[in-house]
Amino acid sequence: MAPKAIIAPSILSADFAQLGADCARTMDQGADWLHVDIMDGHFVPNITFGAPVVAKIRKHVDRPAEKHGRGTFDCHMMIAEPKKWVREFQKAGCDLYCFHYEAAFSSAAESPEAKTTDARTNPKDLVRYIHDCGLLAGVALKPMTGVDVLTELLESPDPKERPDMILIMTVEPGFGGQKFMASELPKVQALRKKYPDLNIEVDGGLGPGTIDQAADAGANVIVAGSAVFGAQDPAEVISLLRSSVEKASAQL
Ligand SMILES: O=C(CO)[C@@H](O)[C@H](O)COP(=O)(O)O
Repeated sequence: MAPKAIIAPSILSADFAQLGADCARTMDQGADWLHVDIMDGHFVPNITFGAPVVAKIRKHVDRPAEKHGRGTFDCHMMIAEPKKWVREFQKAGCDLYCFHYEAAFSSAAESPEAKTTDARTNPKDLVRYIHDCGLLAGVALKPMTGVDVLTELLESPDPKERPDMILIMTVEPGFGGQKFMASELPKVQALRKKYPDLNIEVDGGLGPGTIDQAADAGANVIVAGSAVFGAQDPAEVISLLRSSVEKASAQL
């Protein structure tokens, strides 16, 4: 049995002109977490928003930690310098700080500017730093990155170096509304087989037509943007996603 189902609508598909209200409504419609996509225009070819906006929208969600548990503000950091922003996001109310494995060693992190900001961080040190800041730590993988890079982290003898969640991208990060890449599911299967208790998140192209494949592979944290925010009845979609994960998890 995999860990509990967590449905995390991606607010990338919300109406940015009324983000607070959209976030509050999504939680009322049955979401467990809010998936907050942070894009810097360097690591991905798109820009969203930063910590000040997270601080503002958090005020619209009623007692997130008490009502929904740790992790509610699930910040997916699609940024070239993940270490630089941990404190800012912690102060803004982020609960789970999920950085891209690729970002720690990306070419952007090799820039002269990055060198001065301590951006060239070993992923293990970054997980430890995120934990030291009091946050849950997630590590995300783009489609081209294999899961073997995670072994050292997930099997570290030091719990502070072990991520609380792995995010397997099922699209190239950067935009909502893309086609689901089933080719990424063997990564989910391999992780679930090795780590039965691990929170495994999938993100990109998830909705009623693709959820069963992801759930059967062993994903338990489901990000869905356009499928939830574009639905006639978002509560029904959230409930359907949850049922699919619960059904698959009972059979694992
Ligand atoms: O991180 C990303 C895109 O980079 C995702 O969170 C998408 O925003 C998910 O959107 P849908 O594919 O569900 O519309």
